[in-house]
Amino acid sequence: MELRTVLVVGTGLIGTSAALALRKRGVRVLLADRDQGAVRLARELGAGEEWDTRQKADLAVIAVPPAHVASELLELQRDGVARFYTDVASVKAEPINRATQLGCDLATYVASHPLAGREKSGPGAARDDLFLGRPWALCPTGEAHPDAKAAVLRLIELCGANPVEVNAEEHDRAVAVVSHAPHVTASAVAARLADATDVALGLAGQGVRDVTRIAGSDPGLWLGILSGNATPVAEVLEAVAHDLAEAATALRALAEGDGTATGELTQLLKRGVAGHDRIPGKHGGPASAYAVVQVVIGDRPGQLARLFQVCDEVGVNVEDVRLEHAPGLPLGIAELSVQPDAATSLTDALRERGWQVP
Ligand SMILES: NC(=O)c1ccc[n+]([C@@H]2O[C@H](COP(=O)([O-])OP(=O)(O)OC[C@H]3O[C@@H](n4cnc5c(N)ncnc54)[C@H](O)[C@@H]3O)[C@@H](O)[C@H]2O)c1
Ligand SMILES: O=C(O)C(=O)C[C@]1(C(=O)O)C=C[C@@H](O)C=C1
Repeated sequence: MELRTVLVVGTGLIGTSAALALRKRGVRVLLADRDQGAVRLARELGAGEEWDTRQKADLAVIAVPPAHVASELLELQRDGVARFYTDVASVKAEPINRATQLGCDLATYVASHPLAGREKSGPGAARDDLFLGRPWALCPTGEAHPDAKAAVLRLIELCGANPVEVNAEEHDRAVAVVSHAPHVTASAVAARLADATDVALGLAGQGVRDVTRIAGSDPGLWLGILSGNATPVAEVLEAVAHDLAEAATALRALAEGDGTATGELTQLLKRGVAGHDRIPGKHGGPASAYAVVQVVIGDRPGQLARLFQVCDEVGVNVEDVRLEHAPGLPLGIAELSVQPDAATSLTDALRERGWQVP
């Protein structure tokens, strides 16, 4: 299925990211948003051209908040603007049910959801590589025409993502576990920081940043996502709350001298390790245990570029990189994740060139 022209409705983070990825692959992209400023910025970023409502597209990608998907779909289908339609909302059953109630044409519509995003909204946060190697769910109903599914599969391919076909209800239960409940949990942890002391915040390291990054997301968008998947998310949160309550009870018992309480705590920590180890690695493959090479870097321009140059010279692929800043010091630590068999040669090469590798 060739996609020559794609209409993106909703030029925020996800719509503009998809548009940028499509432009890179030579697809003509038409941009629409109820906020003209968002269309202008997306256009200036090279995501496509402003949609003239007389223009037709092969596929329309509806990238608006979940509650607006079905009404947008109805309007676009009424005007016959595209041959096929998809959306990218983070919940799937509710928009499909609403589209059915409104009498949308389900033959030309296949709902979808890229499992990639950021804690920032709007076209300014968009990235053309946002979806690379990420899962992208598609949920065709029994009424969907095979060509509609082929069009959405082509969109996913052009964005560099991996298609995962799943029915809408199963999708919603799954993302409650891997996305929506983790989000609320991150918010609850981050909420503790709102009135934490300056001393506590000054001691913040990478752990709290990892656990709370997504808590910085737009509350309005997330209210819509969570209320669109309320029951599955509530079920997961009840289980998390149960574990947390048991951990607190065990700690109270420990504080009062009951050493046997360590057993329950250890069990929870071990279950956490087991769950963490099941998360697939990059590009959807099995979880991969990279070796981490820590390098001390000065807070000066060009340091990272020099570091990567050494990696290049010795032919080591950097799978991931993370920067840890030392509070109040003009240096930090770069943590380079590499394949385990490359760690020693990289460490040696860095030391030979005068880098401090603790
Ligand atoms: N943020 C993420 O990490 C993420 C990841 C995957 C999927 N999604 C889903 O993608 C969709 C868009 O999220 P986002 O993060 O890009 O949000 P965003 O706030 O960055 O962009 C949404 C855009 O939709 C526009 N909009 C709202 N209602 C509209 C309407 N009726 N018609 C036309 N434009 C309208 C807004 O003006 C805004 O520009 C949501 O359904 C969300 O659930 C988000
Ligand atoms: O990484 C992020 O910042 C995200 O918001 C990503 C994330 C996720 O939970 O994985 C969040 C919601 C989307 O529906 C899809 C992806």
